[in-house]
Amino acid sequence: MKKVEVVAAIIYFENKILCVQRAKNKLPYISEKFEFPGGKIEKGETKKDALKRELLEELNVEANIKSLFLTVVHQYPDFELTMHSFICEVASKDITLHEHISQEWLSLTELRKLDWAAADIPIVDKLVMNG
Ligand SMILES: Nc1nc2c([nH]c(=O)n2[C@@H]2O[C@H](COP(=O)(O)OP(=O)(O)OP(=O)(O)O)[C@@H](O)[C@H]2O)c(=O)[nH]1
Repeated sequence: MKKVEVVAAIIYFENKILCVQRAKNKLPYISEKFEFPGGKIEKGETKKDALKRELLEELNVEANIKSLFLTVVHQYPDFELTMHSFICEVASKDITLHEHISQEWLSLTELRKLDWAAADIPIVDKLVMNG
């Protein structure tokens, strides 16, 4: 089974978290799902380097990456995903979506209302539980 390793950012501004929606995709289980911005780690990059690069590419934002929050291993029908999520902060809500089709800034109590990619559910659950 194909293995994919990604980094993802839980970006806080004040008490809100940035949630972004993927575009339509041939894989129905990720198509138009909400996720945390990020992407694949390239050769020679550290996880934090990869996340900084992805956030610039996807959102045109410089984030302060604070700490590893949770690593999730999720088996999708077509690949096994390992996703490392990091707590990050930004100085303003001023972002530009280059790949995603919508954004929401939500408080912890609102996070569960979105249709998340399945691999993100353990991250959302831990965020909500930690309060
Ligand atoms: N960045 C990110 N990817 C996630 C999350 N949840 C989740 O299942 N994924 C999956 O992780 C995989 C890799 O993410 P990606 O953003 O690099 O995927 P991509 O296919 O657009 O990248 P590519 O164009 O380089 O192939 C995708 O299949 C994506 O659906 C998440 O919260 N953030």
